[in-house]
Parts: sequence; structure tokens; C-alpha cells
Amino acid sequence: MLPKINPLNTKSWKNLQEHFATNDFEMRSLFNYDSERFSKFSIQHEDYLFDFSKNLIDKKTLELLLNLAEECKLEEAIKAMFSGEIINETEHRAVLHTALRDFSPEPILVDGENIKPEIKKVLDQMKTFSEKIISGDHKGFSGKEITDIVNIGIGGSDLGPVMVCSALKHFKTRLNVHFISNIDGNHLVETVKDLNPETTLFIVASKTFTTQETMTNANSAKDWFLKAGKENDVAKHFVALSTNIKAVKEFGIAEENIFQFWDWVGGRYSLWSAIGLSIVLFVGYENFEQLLKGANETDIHFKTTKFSENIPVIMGLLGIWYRNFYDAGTVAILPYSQYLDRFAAYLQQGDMESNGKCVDRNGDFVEYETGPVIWGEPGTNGQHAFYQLIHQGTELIPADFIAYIESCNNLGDHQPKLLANFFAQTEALAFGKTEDEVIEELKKEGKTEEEISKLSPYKVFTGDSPTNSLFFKELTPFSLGQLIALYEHKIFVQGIIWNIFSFDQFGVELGKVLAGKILPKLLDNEQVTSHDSSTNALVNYYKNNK
Ligand SMILES: O=P(O)(O)OC[C@H]1O[C@](O)(CO)[C@@H](O)[C@@H]1O
Repeated sequence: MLPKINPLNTKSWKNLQEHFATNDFEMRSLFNYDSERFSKFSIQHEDYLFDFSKNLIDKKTLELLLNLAEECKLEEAIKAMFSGEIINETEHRAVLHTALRDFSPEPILVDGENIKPEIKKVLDQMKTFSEKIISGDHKGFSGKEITDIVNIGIGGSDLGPVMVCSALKHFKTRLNVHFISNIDGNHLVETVKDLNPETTLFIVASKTFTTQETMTNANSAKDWFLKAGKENDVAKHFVALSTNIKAVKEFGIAEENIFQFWDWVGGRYSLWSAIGLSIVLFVGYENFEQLLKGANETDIHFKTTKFSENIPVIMGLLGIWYRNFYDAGTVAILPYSQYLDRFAAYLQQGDMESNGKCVDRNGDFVEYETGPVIWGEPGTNGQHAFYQLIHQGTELIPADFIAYIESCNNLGDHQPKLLANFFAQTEALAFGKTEDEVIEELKKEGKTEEEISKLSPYKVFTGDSPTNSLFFKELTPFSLGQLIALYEHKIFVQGIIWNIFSFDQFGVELGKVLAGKILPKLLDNEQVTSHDSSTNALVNYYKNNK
């Protein structure tokens, strides 16, 4: 059982409110006041640096936030998660994605059974299968080697593999990987357009094996395949990843082609499970194991390090500071690596499906803000799109910057130029440009007094936009595993403090149910009158004009 503490009733929350009301933090004065600020507010861990000095906090803020974590019994909650307690109470499940990457001999029990042997069995199955496909030993129905993998899944059965495969392109095997998620038929058509059914392997990835998008796409992919192959060739070209073995068999996929996982793996935390099969095929089993080991390194850090030096704990607490005291509604994720082009999209599900909740663990409506909107794009593209608003808009937008010292590809001076932008942006966001500096600059440009007074207000940057920097040595499967797990645990920390259940997702159900009710009405010629006037009109507009 998780603690059920309303954070508003803690002493630390009240202290933080008072601390917020009596301090007006400015980045310039924080840094001027303390020349040691960087060393006090940064952590060098393993091969990476976490710099959180460019935040609107002082020593006292951190102390109060750490007290809040203690008062909300974060330590007990971490223990409960790692030990397999039923912390997903609304679905009555343990939360053990961390067990999938734990290679230690210690048993982990669910309902009194050690789950480690089962995990190992599926990993071995993934290894053997991927080796057969990559080596070309496994042949398609016409005797040709498989060249292309198509993962059919959505949400957690898509976003994690998509993000990791994009991030680890540099480590690619000879296989190409594609993803179909959207029920919009254009996604499937455009994906299979240039593929050959003789050399294509489909992975149907669905925890429940009932998701409308995935089932529809899987059936259409099978139809596409059957234009070339026969029903008994399907076994060579379709495999499934699921917890619902019965439904997979009913779909027509043979038992030996099923890669199992378990209901203690949440969809958005499932890339470490059989859902990672497309990753294994794309980068090879050894690299997948490195990804798991990197995540496990973060797990050990998270569960054994005191909170004042614990990176995901500090990331989570800083998020609370901005969300609940500065009222910041969004968080930008800004990776300075093109390989992380899908990282923000992946975290949108990870964070927003986990912490987008308004009822607390006691069943009461929360009286404080919970999960923020997560968004972002890789730098430097974002700089030429939306950074204007972060620099000079009216919202405070905390941002995480992620970068790598080494590039996977040494191309001229691209990497120093990329990193110069990474350094410059956090500096500009923090310290801005004062009116005096602007006037000085305009004088140097030879502007008249009149021009200066007209222009200067527009050229001032207030600064004081908070950022974290995560600076890794290089992008490898191991460091990517470390990074993803940092965010998973940050999300966990925030869910505990907000006293919400982070591992269910009832909010996505209503739309699904209503779509199920509307669908049959789209297939006849009757005018629809049973909904509200807007929905009736939209449906009828479609029916009258199709
Ligand atoms: O893997 P499944 O069962 O097809 O579900 C896909 C996704 O749908 C959701 O249940 C809701 O969108 C996600 O949590 C999940 O990742």
C-alpha cells in the first residue's frame, strides 16, 4: 500500500508556500551571490552530469523540497514499488517494470512466485528469435530472408520502441524497422507501400490484444500479406507481443510466435519487456541488454542514493516547485541530439498518462495542480520555432536540456556548433539581457537616442527561465537506458507527492467507449438524433457528404 498523504497538509508544503511568498528569486543574483553555486547544485554521476544550478531555488528551497519528499513518505513508496507491492491499487497490480532490467540473482515475488525465471525465459526467446531473423536463418514463405520489420501497436506498444529505434539508429542491424499505430488507413498504406510481403515480418504488439487501432491494423496487414502468401504462411510472418495469450491465439497466431509479458508491466513502461522486440531486431540483442542494464543502473541509483544526491528525486521535486508554486503548466524537453527526435513524444505518454489525474489516493478531488503538459523538439530546430515564447513570452516554462559530449558521427564542426547552441540557450534563458545591456548594444550599432528608446523594450530578455542540463558522454544503448529510467522515476516521485495513482489510465476510456457507440451509426443511412446537437450535426454532415 502506498502512503495517502495530502501534500497540502504537510508542514513542508506550508513552509514552501511561505518561502515562495517571501523570496523573489533572480538567476543573476543567485549566481552573483554564490560563486560555488554550480558545484552545490549539480551532480556528477557515472558518465554524466546533472546541472540543476540554473533553477529558481536556493539551499533553503532544496531543503524544504527534500523535507516534503520525506513527509510524503517517498522512501517507503520507492521500497513498495521495487518489492512488488500492489501499488497500482485501482487496477490491483504490482508495478515492476524495474524487474525486467534487474539481472541480479535476488528473487522478486508476485503472489508469492519469483518472476525472474519467467522474465529470463522471454528474454532468451527474444534473443534466439532475433538471432535467427538477423542472421537470415529464418526465411519467409518464398525462401527469402526477412529485410523489414513492421511493429503494429499504439500508445505504450508503439511510442517506446519508436523512440528507442530512432535514438539507436547508429547501432542498427541489417534490418529496417517501421511502425504502424494510427487507425487512419493512410498510415498502413504508406508504410507497406514499398515493402515486399515475402521479406516482411509483422509484430502485433498489444498488452490487452483488444485495442481497436491495433486489431484493425493487424487484420488489414494480414489481408495485405494474404494477397501474396497463404494462410499457413502467416506463422512465418506474424508474431505477437501480449499479456493476453487467449486473444492472440484466437487472432490466429501460433503459441510459439507469442512473446509474453505480464500485467505488472504498465503499457507506457513496457519497452523493457517483450514490447521491445522491434528494438532487439533493429539493434541486436546485446544492445537491448545494454539498454536494460543502463536503466537498471538508474534504478539502483534511485533506490539506494540519499535524496539530496538522488537525480530523479531532485528532478521530480524541482517539477513540483514550478508546477505548484510558480504555477508553470508545461515542461519543455529539449534534446540537443537529432537521435532523440521522438523523446518528447514518448515522454508525453509516460508523464501525462501517469500524472494527468485529478482524484487523489483517498478518492478526493485534489486541491492543487498535478501533471503538466509535456512537449518539445530537438534543439536546434526548436530554437527556430518556439524558443521565442520561452525567452520572451508571458509563461514560465521550465525546460530540460539533454546533450552529449561526443557525436555518434564526427562530421566537421557540427558537434561543437550544436553544443555551442546548447550552452548558449541555457545561459540566455537564465540571465537574459538587461535594459542597460540593450542600450549599450544599440549605441554601439550607432542608433539614435530616439531609436534606442523605441527599440530597447523589445530587445530586453528578462531571463529567469529555469533549466536542467543532463550532459552525457555519448549516446549509447546504456546511456539511453539510464536517461529513460531517470524520467520514469521522476514521474513516480511526482505521483507520490501529488498523492495520485500514477499507474492507471481510466481517462482514455470514455472516448473509446463513445467511438464504439458511434461507429455502427456511421454505417447506415439514418440521420443521427441521439447525441447532443453538435455531435449529431457533425455525424450527419459526414453522412450527407461522404
Ligand atoms: O498495448 P495495448 O493494450 O494495445 O494498449 C495500448 C495503449 O492504450 C492505452 O491503454 C490507452 O491509450 C495505453 O495505456 C496503452 O499503452
